[in-house]
Parts: sequence; structure tokens; C-alpha cells
Amino acid sequence: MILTGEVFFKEVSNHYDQELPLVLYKYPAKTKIHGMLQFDNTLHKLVHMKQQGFIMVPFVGKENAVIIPKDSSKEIQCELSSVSSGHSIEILELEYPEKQRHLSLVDSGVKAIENGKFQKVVLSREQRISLPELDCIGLYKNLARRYPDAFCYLWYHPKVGLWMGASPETLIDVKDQKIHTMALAATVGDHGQTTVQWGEKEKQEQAMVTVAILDALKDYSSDIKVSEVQTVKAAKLYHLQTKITAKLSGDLEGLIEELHPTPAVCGLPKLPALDFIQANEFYKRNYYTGYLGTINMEQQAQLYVNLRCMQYIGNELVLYVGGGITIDSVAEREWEETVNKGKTILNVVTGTP
Ligand SMILES: C=C(O[C@@H]1C=C(C(=O)O)C=C[C@H]1O)C(=O)O
Repeated sequence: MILTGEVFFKEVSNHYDQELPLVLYKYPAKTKIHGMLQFDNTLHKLVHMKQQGFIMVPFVGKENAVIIPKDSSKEIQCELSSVSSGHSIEILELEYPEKQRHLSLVDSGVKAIENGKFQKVVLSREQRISLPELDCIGLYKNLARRYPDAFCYLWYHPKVGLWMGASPETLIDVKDQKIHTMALAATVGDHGQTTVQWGEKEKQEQAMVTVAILDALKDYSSDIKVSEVQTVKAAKLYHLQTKITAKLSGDLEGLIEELHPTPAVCGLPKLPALDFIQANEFYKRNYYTGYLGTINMEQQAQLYVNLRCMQYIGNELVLYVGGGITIDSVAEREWEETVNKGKTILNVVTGTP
């Protein structure tokens, strides 16, 4: 059902006020916002990929993967162009008490690489901002208006919490056996420069993602095609991206398990990097760097990596930010990168251009 922005968001607000599960999402470069409003507050676990609905899968721990099933919810849509902006929130001063420990986390990551434990690890942190009140739905409107090229979502379940984000990264998009995916990594800020210069560190960390994705695809697909590496922009950040297409010839669920988590969010090789993350990061990632999106019964899926995201919990807005560490990483620069990533999310909250 296509509604006007006003009617759409009124329905969404009523549903949210009744503390019922819902998801709002907009695919990259598309003009429609989709809503799925679940009829009751059952927490549906994702059992396998042949279900139909919107899924939310954590970074680790498949037992916490959940779905808003298509057959248990009402679906509504509206055009982005009919959506008015929400209110902005003033955040007075940002504090970064976690800076020192993030620097030492990065240093220990670099040491582990020097000791041959792995070649790359993605290290992240949370940033907590006290906000006694937040108009989450208004914030989602701003997110969707501001980041038309991202996968913009708001996901709420009374038994899990509220997550929101604007992801620039496709995990996998499969339709009629045709796979689209991407290796997205490396970051520089947009300072108004006309060309972006990439160093060896950035080129290598992105190349590792491409290699790992191609390796995951090889047992599940044929006709694999790889684009040139290109510079892409996501809000005020530039990344390196390789686009990859293929034809699905195996089981989609197996392929997703092989792909996730890619070295864009975990590391290379996967298992020692994952162990390092779990043993050393100072918080639990939960759904950050997991994946989310829609699946259906015909082996079709549009799934995105849960990045540039935040959670509203208690009276705090929690942002999640990280970056890829290689042997050439400099802790201070990696810190700055997480600050910049946090700002791209926060600018939407505060209405900063
Ligand atoms: C981990 C994040 O982003 C990922 C890491 C990147 C990097 O290391 O430069 C770039 C894009 C994403 O694949 C994040 O945004 O939190």
C-alpha cells in the first residue's frame, strides 16, 4: 500500500507507541521507503534462509538472529519525496574518554599482526551520548532523506531494542541467481579535495577484502566478474570499492555463512582475527557489523552490512565505529577515522550540513 509520507509515518508512530515490532527500510538509490509492522510482539528467530521477511543477524551468535516475517506483518510504503524532515537535536559537547584505550587496542592489533597472528583485523568501539529523549522516527526521516545512496533502516523490537543506520555496504544481493556483492574498505575523509590519494596501506586492506570474497564465492557460484577498484563516497567519507558479480550455483545460505564476516568488518584470516576482536574489544558488537535486509523463499536476498549505525538504549544513543588495522596502521590516524565515522552519523542527529 503506497501512502503519503504523513500517513505512513503516523501509522509507524502509532505502532511504535504500542511497543510493537517494526522495520523501516529503503534500498540504496531507490525512492520508496518500506515499512513492515508486525502484528504482535513475538520474537521470531531466524531458523534458516528459506523464510520470508526482514532479517537482522548479529556479528557473532546465530542464535540471536531474528526475523520480522512477511506473513506476520502489515506492509506499507511511501515515496521518499513525500517525507518531511524531522527535528534536529542539539548535542552540546562530545567527549571521548575512550580515546586512550582505543589507541592501545589498535597498538595491540598491530603487534599481533607483526607477530604473524593475522594480516588484518577490524577494531571498533562504541561511543555513548547521553540523550534523555530521542524522536527516533524523526531521526529516521532525516537519515533516509540525507543518505539516498545508502541502505537506510530503523529496526525496533521491544524485546531486543532499537537500531538505526545508513549502510554503504552490500553484503549480498541475489535475484534470479544473479549475485551482486562488493569489497568495500579503506577510508579517507572528504576535506573538499578534488582527487583522493590512496596509500599502499589502504589499497592493501581493500584488496584483502576482494580476495576473501572471491574465495567465498568460488564454491557457490560461477561466471565471477570483478570490476576495477574505484573510489566511492559515503556521506563525508571516501572508500575503495570493487564490485563483484557472479551466478549462484550452490546454496545461498552456505554462501552467506562463508562470506560473513568479511575482512571489511572482521579480518584476514577470519578466525584468528575474530578471536582477537572478541578477546580485546571493550564492548560487545551485537548487531553492529552483522547484516540485515530482506530474504524470500526463492533464494533471493538483499542484505547489507550493519555499519554507520546506532542504537538507542536507556537514555543513551550508542554509535558504533571501527576501521581496518594492518601492519602499517598508525593508532592516532585510526582513532581519527573512527571519530570521522561517528560524525557522519551524528551530523544527521544534529542537522549539521
Ligand atoms: C567498520 C566500519 O567500516 C568498514 C571499514 C572500513 C575501513 O576500514 O576503512 C571501511 C568501510 C567498511 O567496510 C565502520 O564504519 O564502522
